Parts: sequence; C-alpha cells; structure tokens
Amino acid sequence: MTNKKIAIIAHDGKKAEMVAFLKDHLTGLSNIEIVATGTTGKFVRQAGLEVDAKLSGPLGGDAQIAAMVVEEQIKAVVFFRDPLGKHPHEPDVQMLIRLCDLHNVPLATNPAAAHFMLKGMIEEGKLS
Ligand SMILES: O=C(CO)COP(=O)(O)O
Repeated sequence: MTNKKIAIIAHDGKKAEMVAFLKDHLTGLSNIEIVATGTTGKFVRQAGLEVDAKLSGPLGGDAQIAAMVVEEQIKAVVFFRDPLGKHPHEPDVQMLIRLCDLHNVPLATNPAAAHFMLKGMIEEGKLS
C-alpha cells in the first residue's frame, strides 16, 4: 500500500484563505505527503511544501483525487469550496464530496473545520 496523503484543494475565490491556512499549519503539514489539484498545488509549493499536483480542477483534478479516495490513498481532504462561485466541473466537486462520505474519509470544507480536523488527526497520531 502506498503512503496515504492529505488532499488539499481550493477554488480560486478561496486560494488566499488556503495559503493563509497553509502558513498557519506549516509545521503540522511539513512531514505529511500532500496531493492537490493543479493550481492549488502551485500555491502549496510556493508555501514551501512538497506536493503531488494533479490536473487543474476543471480539467479533472477533483476526479483524480476522488479516484484516490476510492482506492484508499487519501487520509483526509481539505477542500475550500467557494460557495459564491459557479464551476463548470460542479459534478466532479459533488462526486468528490459524495465519495468522501461514502468511504468515511474526513473532509473539511472551510478553514475552521480544517484546523480542527488536522489538529485532531495529529493528536491521535493519524497523520504520522
Ligand atoms: O477547481 C478546483 C476544485 O474544484 C481547484 O482546481 P485548481 O487547484 O486547479 O484551481
């Protein structure tokens, strides 16, 4: 079994919040393998973290990460969705959320929830 990864995804309207979140959690995230959608991955790299960047969301990146969820390669998903935005790939977004729920993979869709999800997982040794 490959090492499981944390997935990080942010819509464009939430990328600034995602970068702020990464900066606040750099220590906790530094030893964890990260996978991200394409453009999000560039921001993750700029924040100083290594990342496996998939395709951009509208080109299938959410679907690639959804497939990893199904194949038990993902420990948790941080997905900062923009509730005010419209996205051509909304079906892929819904698929990812549905598959996290189906496979009981922790999913946080805003920074407050993501903070407590990571904190709890670190405290319980689920990210080491
Ligand atoms: O659209 C996205 C998630 O649905 C994010 O994709 P990018 O990281 O490529 O911007």
